[in-house]
Amino acid sequence: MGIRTGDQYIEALKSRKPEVWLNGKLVESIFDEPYFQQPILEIARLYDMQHDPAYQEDLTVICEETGERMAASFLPPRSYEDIMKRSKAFEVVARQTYGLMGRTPDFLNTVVTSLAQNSWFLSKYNKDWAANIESYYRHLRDNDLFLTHAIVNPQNDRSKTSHEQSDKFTHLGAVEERPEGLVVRGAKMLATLAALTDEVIIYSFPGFAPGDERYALAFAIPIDTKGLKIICREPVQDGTRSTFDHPLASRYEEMDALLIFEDVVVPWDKVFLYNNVEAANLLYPMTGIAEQPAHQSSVRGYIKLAFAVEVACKVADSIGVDQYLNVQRDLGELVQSVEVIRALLRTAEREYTMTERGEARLNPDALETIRGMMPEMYPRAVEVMQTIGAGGLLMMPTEADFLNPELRPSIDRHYGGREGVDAELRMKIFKLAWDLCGEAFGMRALQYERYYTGDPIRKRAIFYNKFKKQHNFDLVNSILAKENCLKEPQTN
Ligand SMILES: Cc1cc2c(cc1C)N(C[C@H](O)[C@H](O)[C@H](O)COP(=O)(O)OP(=O)(O)OC[C@H]1O[C@@H](n3cnc4c(N)ncnc43)[C@H](O)[C@@H]1O)c1[nH]c(=O)[nH]c(=O)c1N2
Ligand SMILES: O=C(O)Cc1ccc(O)cc1
Repeated sequence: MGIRTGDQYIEALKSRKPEVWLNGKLVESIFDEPYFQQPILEIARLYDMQHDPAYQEDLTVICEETGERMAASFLPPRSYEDIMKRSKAFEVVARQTYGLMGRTPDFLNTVVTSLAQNSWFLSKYNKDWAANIESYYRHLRDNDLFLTHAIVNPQNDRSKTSHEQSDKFTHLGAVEERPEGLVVRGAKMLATLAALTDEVIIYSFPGFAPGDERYALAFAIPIDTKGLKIICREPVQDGTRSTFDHPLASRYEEMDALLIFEDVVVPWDKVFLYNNVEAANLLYPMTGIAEQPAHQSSVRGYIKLAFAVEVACKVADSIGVDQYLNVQRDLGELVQSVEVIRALLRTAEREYTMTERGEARLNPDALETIRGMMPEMYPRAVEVMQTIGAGGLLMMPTEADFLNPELRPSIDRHYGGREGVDAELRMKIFKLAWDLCGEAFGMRALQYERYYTGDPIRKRAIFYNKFKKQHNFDLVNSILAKENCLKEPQTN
């Protein structure tokens, strides 16, 4: 089939009935659920853009194997040109959602592409696993499917490994092998957009200990597979909030969910790894599964930070406070943070290396520095927005007030900004800012930047430990090796 249209995505959505729980109720029809409607349309628009002549060249490439168009995120990177082709596509997608939807289809396309491109690693353990991921990649690419993923165990008792939890199946693990497939039971988090996707892929961050064999798993299944329960978090919007009052929350809600597998049968040809702690722990370091998605998330994060910084600047300008030195200092800092991320991104792309098997892999240190800095830079942008907007963020009336002819003269008189900024523009800017820095939507967007790539504290510690192991401290060693040139003690 090649690239899908938005309608094809929606038709597929309508044809399924996954077990999705929202606000204590089983969702009857995903498409008709008001909470999901706008985000579905946002995703559909991304599929439509692949067919739009204005975007097609940026978003798609011709597949070498099929001769059909495919999303550029399925292109296995083998050169700098491939890297930049993908980078451009990630950016076009990110700009459509202002970087606020992190798990658009391109994200998991890169995960599956990197696994398939590095199937040699899986074949060291089991030839079937390698063949399975390769054919899954083709299935995903050729049907242009939308995936979610869940790679983290729920926070039950973090001081214990999976096999030490009080219930053997608190965490997702294998129950038994049957001729038709592997039976799995337990929970995994935090599947963003799960209800709106076609399929789910499961794998894990490293960290398995001996005894965790049953939890060392990787597989994919359709989202409506029998026994898969999807429990959504509390929504941040209800599908009826005005786009004037909540320009972002009303459009870009990415519903997160816990996945509970109740004796789900995974067909053997969809199992990519099983019962092997060593393979599960090496999956990240040995495949491009960290770098390829991190490329997408770095581009998207760059756009999101740039957007938040623009909003902060507009808030300051609209009320004339950016003439003050302290405000200029803070905004200057934010603009520089965007430049830092942009520079790191370009460094990661330019300083790619070729793996022995021909994958062009981005500089991992530059990528990891983005992943280390964003959890500080994005919350800082939000904080600056809060302090510059100050009390004004809390006094904005609603669209209903604005549209009421009795109130309108007062609104026009008292809600305007500096000269040239009328009440409507000022309200629009401040409502954008409030969605980012005050609303539950904005707090979720902030929490996403902190944690989407794992715990930033431990990730930074790992980064330092790797640095210490690999770095030879030439500079310091050279001065330590200089001859001792202490002056002789003076004698009288
Ligand atoms: C909005 C949003 C959206 C998503 C996701 C997160 C968020 C916030 N993620 C989940 C993400 O992968 C996950 O949140 C991070 O890996 C962090 O893990 P925990 O949240 O379990 O924190 P975790 O429980 O690991 O940490 C909690 C706190 O305890 C500390 N801590 C825990 N264990 C420790 C240890 N061993 N040593 C030292 N300190 C320790 C941490 O430093 C932290 O402060 C996700 N995932 C996914 O698979 N698919 C998805 O789509 C998404 N989407
Ligand atoms: O390690 C990365 O940054 C890539 C990645 C991040 C989060 C995730 O859920 C999957 C891959």
